[in-house]
Amino acid sequence: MTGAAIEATGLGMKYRGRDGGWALRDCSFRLPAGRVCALVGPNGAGKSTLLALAAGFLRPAEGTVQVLGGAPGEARAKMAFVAQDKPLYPQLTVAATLWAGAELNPATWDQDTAERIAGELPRDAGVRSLSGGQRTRLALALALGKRPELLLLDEPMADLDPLARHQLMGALMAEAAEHSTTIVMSSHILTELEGACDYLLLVDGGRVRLGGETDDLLAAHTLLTGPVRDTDPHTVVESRTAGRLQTTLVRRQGPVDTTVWEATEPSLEELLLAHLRSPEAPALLTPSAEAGKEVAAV
Ligand SMILES: Nc1ncnc2c1ncn2[C@@H]1O[C@H](COP(=O)(O)OP(=O)(O)OP(=O)(O)O)[C@@H](O)[C@H]1O
Repeated sequence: MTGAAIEATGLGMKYRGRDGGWALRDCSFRLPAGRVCALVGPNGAGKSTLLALAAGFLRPAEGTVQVLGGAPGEARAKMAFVAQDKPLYPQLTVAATLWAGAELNPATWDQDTAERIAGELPRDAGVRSLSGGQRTRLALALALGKRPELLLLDEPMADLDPLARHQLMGALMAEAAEHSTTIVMSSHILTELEGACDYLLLVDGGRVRLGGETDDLLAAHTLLTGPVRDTDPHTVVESRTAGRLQTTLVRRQGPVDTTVWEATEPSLEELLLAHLRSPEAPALLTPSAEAGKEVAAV
């Protein structure tokens, strides 16, 4: 059996002074350990809020979140969080920042990994003099040098050039493969996530809309193309009509009548866009993503 890296039950968060609106509401899901999870959703969906709750930087207004089997505060030594604004000490140099990482994490610190990720950053440069992308590199060096069991990354690649992005994604994936690190990575760049992430959480309007193994979520959906016609008994996520042709993304309920429909599996982008355009489509969590369930290891 595999344990949960994150398990949220009825998780809700309201910010003070936000007209009583919920940033996150009634959020229940389970992320099995060892997965590389893409956290996606539109601007303001609640992704950063969810990551900050899991990191223990925010306290939920309702519900609970468990991280590596305990409260987020208890798991701090075993996780690393790279927030969207990449907080670092501006008065330190690169070398002093890495030294601080080693001092603060004596039991787990991996200097070689930290040095490799820091790459060509001048070690005597002050953090305040670094560019956005260089700060990201240093923040990732700190996070990976800590050799965490759980790595929470909030839009980590947003300000990196394509080469650095490619290199650092490779380093992240190697880390995950070698040490079974659980990674949760929010991003708006689907191409960055496709192929790298084996698990998906789609958050929209403060709720989890899709959760589970990316392959299973894709396989549960079918794009039906054919005449303008009822697609019963399948559950419709989104239907679009162009002239006499109808394209409908459905969750299959039984076999598809291929004498009527051309049936294809959607791409990740098609799956996500259809759900974002159809907020009324019911949520779907695969069994491994349902809170309160233990599932067999894969
Ligand atoms: N410190 C704050 N004070 C008040 N409201 C906040 C605060 N931080 C976030 N919010 C609100 O909470 C909601 C969720 O925001 P959050 O930053 O979690 O979304 P997000 O999915 O990470 O968005 P993005 O993709 O734009 O980074 C938004 O409506 C946002 O305006």
